[in-house]
Formats: sequence, C-alpha cells, structure tokens
Amino acid sequence: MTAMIIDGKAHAAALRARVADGVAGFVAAAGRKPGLAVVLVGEDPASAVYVRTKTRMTAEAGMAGFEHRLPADTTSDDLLALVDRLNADDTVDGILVQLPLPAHIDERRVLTRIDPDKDVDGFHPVNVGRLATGLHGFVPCTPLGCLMLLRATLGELSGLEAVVVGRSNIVGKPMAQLLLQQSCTVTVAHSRTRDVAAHVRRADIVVAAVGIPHFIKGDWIKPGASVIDVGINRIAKEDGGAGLVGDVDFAGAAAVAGAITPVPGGVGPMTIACLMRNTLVAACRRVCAAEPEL
Ligand SMILES: Nc1nc(=O)c2c([nH]1)NC[C@@H]1CN(c3ccc(C(=O)N[C@@H](CCC(=O)O)C(=O)O)cc3)C=[N+]21
Repeated sequence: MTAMIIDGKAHAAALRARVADGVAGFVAAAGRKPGLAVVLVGEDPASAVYVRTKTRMTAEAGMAGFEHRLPADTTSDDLLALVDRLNADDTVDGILVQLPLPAHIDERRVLTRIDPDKDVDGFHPVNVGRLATGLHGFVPCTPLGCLMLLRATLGELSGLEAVVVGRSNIVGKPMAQLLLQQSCTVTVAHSRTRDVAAHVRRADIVVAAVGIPHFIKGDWIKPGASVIDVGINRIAKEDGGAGLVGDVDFAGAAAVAGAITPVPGGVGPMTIACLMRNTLVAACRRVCAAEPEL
C-alpha cells in the first residue's frame, strides 16, 4: 500500500473543536446557544443511530439540540406544521429533516418549506441556486466535508482534473459545483456514462458517490490521485456479521492512489462535523450577519 490514509475522524474532531470555540464566542455575544432541530419521521434503525450521534455532537459543541421524533404514519400536513413552527422559533438556527422520509410524504414539499436561512443541510432550491451562482448560502454537509478533506490534503485545487461519480442532489451535483468553484476541470459520471473507467483514469481527484459497494476498481485509479469515498454500504461479512464498505475497492485503490479516505472513518464523520459548522454559521448570520472563520 502506498496511499496516505486521509483520517476523516481526526479532521472532523479538529473541525468540531473549532466550532466549539466559535460557539463559545457566540454564546458570550448573543446570550444564548446556537440551536439545531433534527426531525426524524419513523423508526428506521440506521436513521435513529445518525440522529442520536448528531444530537450528542450538538451538545458536545455547546449547542442546543431539539430532537423531534414523529411516528411513521405522520401526515405531510403535520410535518409541514412542525417545520412552520421551527421556522418561527427564534431559538432554532438550523433545521434538519432526516432523509429518507416515509413514501407517503412529499419530500420536495417538506424540504422547500424550510426557511432557506435555517437550511443547514443545504437542500432547499434557494441554497442550490446560491451555490451554483457563488452566493453565500448553505452547502450540503457531505460534499462540504469532502472539499475540506481535499483542501487539507492537496492545498490548491486549481487546474486539477476532478471526476465525480454519481449525480445525486445530495452529493454528486453539489460536489461538482464546489470543485468547479475551486477551478477544477470537472466531469460528472453516472449510470449512463459509457466508460466510467476511462474518465476515472484521467482524474487527479476522484469522488465516489454511487452507492454501489466497490464499484470503483483499483486499476481505474491514476497513480498518485486523491480518492474520496462517500459510499457507506452495509454488507454481510463472511463471519455472518455486518460490515461497512465504500464505493471504492479500498485495497486495490490504496495501492496506486496518493491519498484515500477509508470507510468508515473518512467522509462520514466530516458530514456530521460540517452540520455543526453550518449550524454555527446559521446562528451567526441570523444574530449579527457575521461569518465565522471555520
Ligand atoms: N437530512 C439529512 N441529512 C443528512 O446529512 C443525512 C440524512 N438526512 N440521512 C442519512 C444520511 C447519512 N448520514 C451520515 C452521517 C454520518 C455518518 C458517519 O459518521 N458514518 C461513520 C460510520 C457510522 C457507522 O458505523 O454506521 C463513518 O463513516 O465513519 C454516516 C452517514 C447523514 N445523512
């Protein structure tokens, strides 16, 4: 193995420590804590684990967490009414509605109901438009975390060839926007791309966000490239237990890449740290129109 392992857990802990410092300053100036409301509809066990982690890290950063757990048969109208109350609540700076929502709820309607200035997930079309046009808004936490890891690993990204594999609204599209903003030459590959391997072979930066275990093979990676693996796939292990693997064949890619994120311990922890960051930024903007350095 030749690649440097990008320690997402360590980068996330450092970011959360910077956020905690900023939170202390905010509390001293504003006389209250930044507040994050997390809404979970239904009983999906994986979602429940993420929400618990988010709530714990919110408290560790010195922020106020408001957890709203609603039953799986909650109506769209009830959920929209809760979003309206959170929008109007001055102690709530950030609102996150955990996805996926149950099938009977219109996800788009719920996400567009969130006040864009409290939309710490960055999923509201207003924030998508802000990102695309270079205005201050909220950037989705997972691609923001990926960008921070790339900047920490490579420094300046200008002129680099970047390939994003996956075109979701949550990761692929905003990731491409962020890399374009950094003056990378950006290619977005997806399920209809004719020769994904050929595109990946040209890339100095590979961001894998397809949701297919080990989709990206080691021999696709250009020697020395930086590989960011967004995939979190739960698979059955030979011993009968469950394991987490990424979208990249880690062992194969690590033999040729310059740097690579592991799964777990790569992008995942950065996602939550960026949520803390976005919540502090939301609080600062709402109270004093200030932008903290994070
Ligand atoms: N509105 C909304 N916003 C989200 O940001 C959001 C969401 N819905 N729905 C679910 C996904 C998933 N997600 C993760 C966050 C952290 C880890 C994470 O920290 N993972 C650990 C491992 C965790 C484990 O062992 O299961 C790691 O990769 O090291 C994973 C997944 C945020 N999501």
